[in-house]
Amino acid sequence: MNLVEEILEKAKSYPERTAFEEKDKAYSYQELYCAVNELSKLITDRLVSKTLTDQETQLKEPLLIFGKNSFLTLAAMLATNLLGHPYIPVDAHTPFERTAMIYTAANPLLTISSVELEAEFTALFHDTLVVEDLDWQSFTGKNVLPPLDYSHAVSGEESAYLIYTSGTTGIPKGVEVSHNNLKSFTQWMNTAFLTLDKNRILSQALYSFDLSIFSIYPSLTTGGTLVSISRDETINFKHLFERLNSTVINTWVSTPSFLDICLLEPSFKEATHPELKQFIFCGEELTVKTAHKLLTAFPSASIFNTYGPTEATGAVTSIKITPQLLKKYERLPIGYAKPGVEIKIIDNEIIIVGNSVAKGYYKNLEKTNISFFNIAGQPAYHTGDAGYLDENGLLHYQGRIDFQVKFNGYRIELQDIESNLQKSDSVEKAVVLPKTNDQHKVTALVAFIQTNQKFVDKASERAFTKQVKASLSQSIMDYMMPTKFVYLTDFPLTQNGKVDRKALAEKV
Ligand SMILES: Nc1ncnc2c1ncn2[C@@H]1O[C@H](COP(=O)(O)OP(=O)(O)OP(=O)(O)O)[C@@H](O)[C@H]1O
Repeated sequence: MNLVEEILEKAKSYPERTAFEEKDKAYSYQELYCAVNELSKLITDRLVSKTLTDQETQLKEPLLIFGKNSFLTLAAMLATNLLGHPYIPVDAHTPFERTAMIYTAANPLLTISSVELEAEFTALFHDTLVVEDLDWQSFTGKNVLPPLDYSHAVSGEESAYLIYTSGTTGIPKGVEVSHNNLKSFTQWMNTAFLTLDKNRILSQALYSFDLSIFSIYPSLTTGGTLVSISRDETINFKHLFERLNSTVINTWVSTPSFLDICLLEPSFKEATHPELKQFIFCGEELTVKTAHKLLTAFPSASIFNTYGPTEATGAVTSIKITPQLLKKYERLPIGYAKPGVEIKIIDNEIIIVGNSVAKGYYKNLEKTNISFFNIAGQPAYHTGDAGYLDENGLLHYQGRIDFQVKFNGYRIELQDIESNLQKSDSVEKAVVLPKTNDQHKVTALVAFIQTNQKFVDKASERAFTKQVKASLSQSIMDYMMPTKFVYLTDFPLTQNGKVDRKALAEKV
């Protein structure tokens, strides 16, 4: 059965159960079914009114979905897949220039917007269906659900979605993920983690970030509830903590950096949230420090570190983080491969092989051929991450290959210095960045440190730096020692909730 059918047919088993819950409103599975039905009719009408070329009709070109993380955006994504088209989620907070780059690269058949559009966006999107005030509610009161035609829904190797990543050059690359990729990921999520009845899963990652699929598909295919926390809530700590304290969440999904913010709130602990049973992390390194704090606050919760790039559909490895593991490793392992995936290490690089590897970069054969390839007939992807497999087949992450620099002739792995800096009790978080001259030669290593230390004057800051350097010198080679230390009370985060290294680089 395809995923859309699996999700929407839930409305027949338990129409009243909540599918999507936001701050002041909840929507049932029946409402989701009806909204998808109404939206699919509107989209069909609009597509029929366009004179499509034969190729456009046959190829099931993508539709761009522009909106916030809302019920209507979610319904529009499902309606698009129901009609057999892949969707491209673009968050409504995305700057105009980036949206324009994505729009131009993808050239979607139609844009569906769940928010009112500003004039420049209206001008950019040639053809937009604005569904902001769709009156789908008038259709939900009926006892009998209207039949849905699943015969065109995306299935097999057809594309389910295209998610645009920033890419190293700054030009977005559209990762084209198939229905099979997504189905395999969803099945793994539904079996390899805690299976909780009426699971209430945190949905906080923007739909334009592939961490969001950890919440959406496992929740909706098992009759769970998506507990949606909006971006407006997450960027305001007061609102965020109020919301967390007034809602029940069973499964947590986020980047470690987002968790770090939540752990600042003393009430974020097991005694106040006994129903919070499992935490799933992906997207960036889960440090021993963060995991330790979390296990202290939630001693009985199950904590999973998962790893994977957008190009391999969410995540491909996972491991449960236990107190024993925290004692054993200075840098946490990233796990064992999911079924259907094999991890290989070639020249120190993590290579993902198997059924999670996406189809490639949409309309970008050149970039696809650089990163995607075949190993013995199986699709494979160059992650650009360094790592190794230990004797038990457990994968360990050693940082991004492009974060390696040459400094004074030595090859240095910046994330290695960071993880050693983070061992110190007074260092909350650390990012080490190179300073380069106009010849692109590294002239200094700058350590940005997030600390709670208060410096009354320059002398106290210097004394602290001396202390940090002394403890760092116990674990790194002399040539790796940062040449400059900068102290911050918090780190900037990207829209996806990861530490924003580019923003920090501007301070180098
Ligand atoms: N558990 C983890 N531990 C360490 N690093 C991780 C983990 N999970 C993901 N990562 C890092 O995140 C990368 C994948 O992130 P993602 O696909 O979101 O792209 P990105 O490169 O961070 O973002 P963008 O492409 O938008 O610049 C991985 O290649 C890896 O470097």
